[in-house]
Amino acid sequence: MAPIISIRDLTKTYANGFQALKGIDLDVERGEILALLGPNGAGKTTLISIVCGIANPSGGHVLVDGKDVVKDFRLTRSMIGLVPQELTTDQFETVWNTVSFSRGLHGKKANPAHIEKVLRDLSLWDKKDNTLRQLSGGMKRRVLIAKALSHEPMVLFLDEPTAGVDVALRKDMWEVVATLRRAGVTIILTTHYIEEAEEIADRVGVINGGKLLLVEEKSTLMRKLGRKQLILELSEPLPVLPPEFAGNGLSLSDDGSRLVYDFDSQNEQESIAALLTRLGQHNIHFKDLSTQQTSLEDIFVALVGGAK
Ligand SMILES: Nc1ncnc2c1ncn2[C@@H]1O[C@H](COP(=O)(O)OP(=O)(O)OP(=O)(O)O)[C@@H](O)[C@H]1O
Repeated sequence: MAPIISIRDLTKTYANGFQALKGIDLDVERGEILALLGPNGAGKTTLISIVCGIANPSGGHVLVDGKDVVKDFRLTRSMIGLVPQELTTDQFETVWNTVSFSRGLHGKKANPAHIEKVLRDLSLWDKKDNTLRQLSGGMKRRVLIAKALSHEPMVLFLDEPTAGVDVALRKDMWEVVATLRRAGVTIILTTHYIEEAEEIADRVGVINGGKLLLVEEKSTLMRKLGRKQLILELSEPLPVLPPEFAGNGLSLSDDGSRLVYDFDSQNEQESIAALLTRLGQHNIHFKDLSTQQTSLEDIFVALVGGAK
């Protein structure tokens, strides 16, 4: 099936001459959760604003379900729900009215059954008559999502959904996102939290300095760029690392009790098997072994650091 969002050679130069996007190509598949990771000023908000029709591109184009976001602005905007970071709605309005009104703003006819479903899905139904100021921070965030879903969009953008919230609320939001995904909504979220991308995304895009450095399946990314460490607890400590094992990622701990092998996770089988055989041939035996893997965070820091 054709991607729900198709971005080609997208550029954005602001009026002051600053180039915020430098040729972005990206396809978003239907039903996936894509996390866009990037440091402050990377261009994430600019990219989302263009897709949502809030900002104009300087070059390139964006299609949402095959329709151009500039030429068919109204149509594409109606297919998108945008969840901003801050609640800007009237604090004295009820949850029901706020969410229903939002649907009207998108030019959709009233549909109480849909609003009820959205509120129930987000566990807001028993709060429908509460005013927003009576709600907890977590419930307010849910109202933002309910508003964005009020007009039945195909795609939901979440801009930093858990910025500045506590751990319990963050986990709660991840649950909400997982529920929406099961309902078939395509979700694109921006985040500073690598743990968030690691936890909920199917694919991860890394953006920095207006460029999309990569976009990959999370598991492929970990496999391709992740490095692993094999730690061997030796049966007998070694005074020094034998010269024939020097280099190639092998090192001996200061007390001589452990060998640490840094290896590329892509060709792990071959290299580990070869190493263990070689160690055995040199009468180096071990009593235990364990492995450690780089996190997405390590990968991200390496990528963004390297791009500067
Ligand atoms: N209206 C504007 N005029 C000039 N430069 C701008 C304008 N809006 C944003 N920028 C610049 O464009 C770059 C990208 O900004 P953007 O808000 O897209 O980044 P971001 O990745 O969303 O960052 P953050 O995580 O801090 O929100 C930044 O350097 C920013 O200062």
